[in-house]
Amino acid sequence: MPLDLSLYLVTDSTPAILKGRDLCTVVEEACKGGVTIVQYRDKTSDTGDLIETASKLHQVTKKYGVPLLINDRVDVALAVGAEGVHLGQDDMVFEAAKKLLPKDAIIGISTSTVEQAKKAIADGADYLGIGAMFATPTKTNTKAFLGTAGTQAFLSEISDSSVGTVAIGGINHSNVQRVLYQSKSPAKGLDGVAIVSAIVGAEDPKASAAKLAELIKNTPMFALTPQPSRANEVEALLQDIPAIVRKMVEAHPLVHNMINFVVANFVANVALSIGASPIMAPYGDEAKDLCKFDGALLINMGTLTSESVSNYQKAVQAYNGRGNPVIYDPVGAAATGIRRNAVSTLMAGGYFDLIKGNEGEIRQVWGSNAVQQRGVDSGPSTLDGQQKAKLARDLARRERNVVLLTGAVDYLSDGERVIAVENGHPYLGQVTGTGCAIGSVSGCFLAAHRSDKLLAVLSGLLLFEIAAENAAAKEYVRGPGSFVPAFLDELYAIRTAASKGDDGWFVGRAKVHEVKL
Ligand SMILES: Nc1ncnc2c1ncn2[C@@H]1O[C@H](COP(=O)(O)OP(=O)(O)OP(=O)(O)O)[C@@H](O)[C@H]1O
Ligand SMILES: Cc1ncsc1CCO
Repeated sequence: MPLDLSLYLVTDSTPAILKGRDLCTVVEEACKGGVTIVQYRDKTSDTGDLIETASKLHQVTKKYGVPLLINDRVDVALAVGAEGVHLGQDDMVFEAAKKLLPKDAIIGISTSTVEQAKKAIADGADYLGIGAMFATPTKTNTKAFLGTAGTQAFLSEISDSSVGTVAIGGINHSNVQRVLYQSKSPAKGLDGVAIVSAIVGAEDPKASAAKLAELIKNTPMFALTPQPSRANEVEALLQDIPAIVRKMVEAHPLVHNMINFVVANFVANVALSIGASPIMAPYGDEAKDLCKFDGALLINMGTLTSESVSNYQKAVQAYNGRGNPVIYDPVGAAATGIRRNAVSTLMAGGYFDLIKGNEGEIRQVWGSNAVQQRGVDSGPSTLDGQQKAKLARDLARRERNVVLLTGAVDYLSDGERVIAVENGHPYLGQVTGTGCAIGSVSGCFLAAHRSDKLLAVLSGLLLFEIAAENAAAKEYVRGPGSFVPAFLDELYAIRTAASKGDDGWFVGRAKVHEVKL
């Protein structure tokens, strides 16, 4: 039988996690819930106790056809006839374990560097435990966290091997899907995730394991193999846009905005004008209720305070956990050290379906080659169109999401396709909050049209920018002040036309092309 590493349970007998319950009962519940492999890990018990518990555990796992591995102790594995062992870098060396164990025993190795991984592969390990992914209360001595970007780089270095791979460290319901799809390198992905507290420490280990198994099974994996570029690809995309706008208006999605106080009123009015239902809710604990409406969450860190990041994290966790779209607008990301730190913390702790920002902000999120922003403006642009398109494409590829880099020309990418949008009007750059409003509008479309995130965002962007063009063309609009009410009127006019099935607003208006990189 091929090794199924998808939901890999690592036990923990510490009282804070096990909470006085019997480990065998917890493991049995976890097996019922759908764990596919169990590692018995106990660093403190005496050999006699280890053998007694391992033997009981093996009775349980055998009942469910789940392999049992013993952490570190080859002797214990032999004593109870377990299916294999898991060895850390400081445990018995691979060759010695291989000699002692039966020929078909499973041997897994913990690795935190590519060098260790290559050695384990050369030795003949069945799978690698790769980590630590994130910080975790169960392992306090871990020095470095790979995160999903680090894991992706790690996997691409060993992509010529068929060795099994399991990520470990801080993985739970709220991040398991993004761990799986963000970590995937073009040629190799993770075969599973190792879970400790999210099952052993759960009130109901069976339900918790079942939920994790379901999330793993339903993880959308983006194909990263380059798609053959279809002729007229952009035309094909544009054809669907009026119908998607109509769908969004009919869905009347809730958009939960954690937004700066400068633009809150304008952004709420934009969302209302297009037919959505906005709520401005900066208190993170509210997200567990609000996410149940299956709308979208916008994190806009324009007026960051000392409490913002923890509020954002709670909300992102709630929306990620339910699989609802989250948009990140890292306003002023490169303006101060506090904001730069906030970017790192948020990017490490949650999944964003869309990251949108101006050039300075997107460069900061990308990491290298960042430039100092002066306030919330983009700062001096040093990138030409091709470079901006590449930045958007590379970030989307790294994060397995969609990136929108705004400016006089907007660049939108999902890591494969890159679309340049030339619609809009210079007045948009003269009114505060237009970029912020695009975050909210994108959320409405991502909530209503889930099968193609890039197309969802493109639909909202074109609605927004064509309305701006229509507003600026009114004879009574003389500048940014009179532009704003006219703009809201035009958003409303398009939404009204769209809901009646009138697509005239869109015919011949899109100034969009695909960027070839
Ligand atoms: N000169 C321009 N011509 C056409 N469209 C423009 C121009 N400047 C900005 N826009 C449009 O305005 C919108 C907002 O982009 P911008 O880059 O100004 O966002 P931002 O800096 O995040 O804004 P804010 O922080 O004020 O919300 C985008 O849709 C963009 O296409
Ligand atoms: C001007 C300004 N300052 C913080 S947020 C904001 C609105 C535009 O992003």
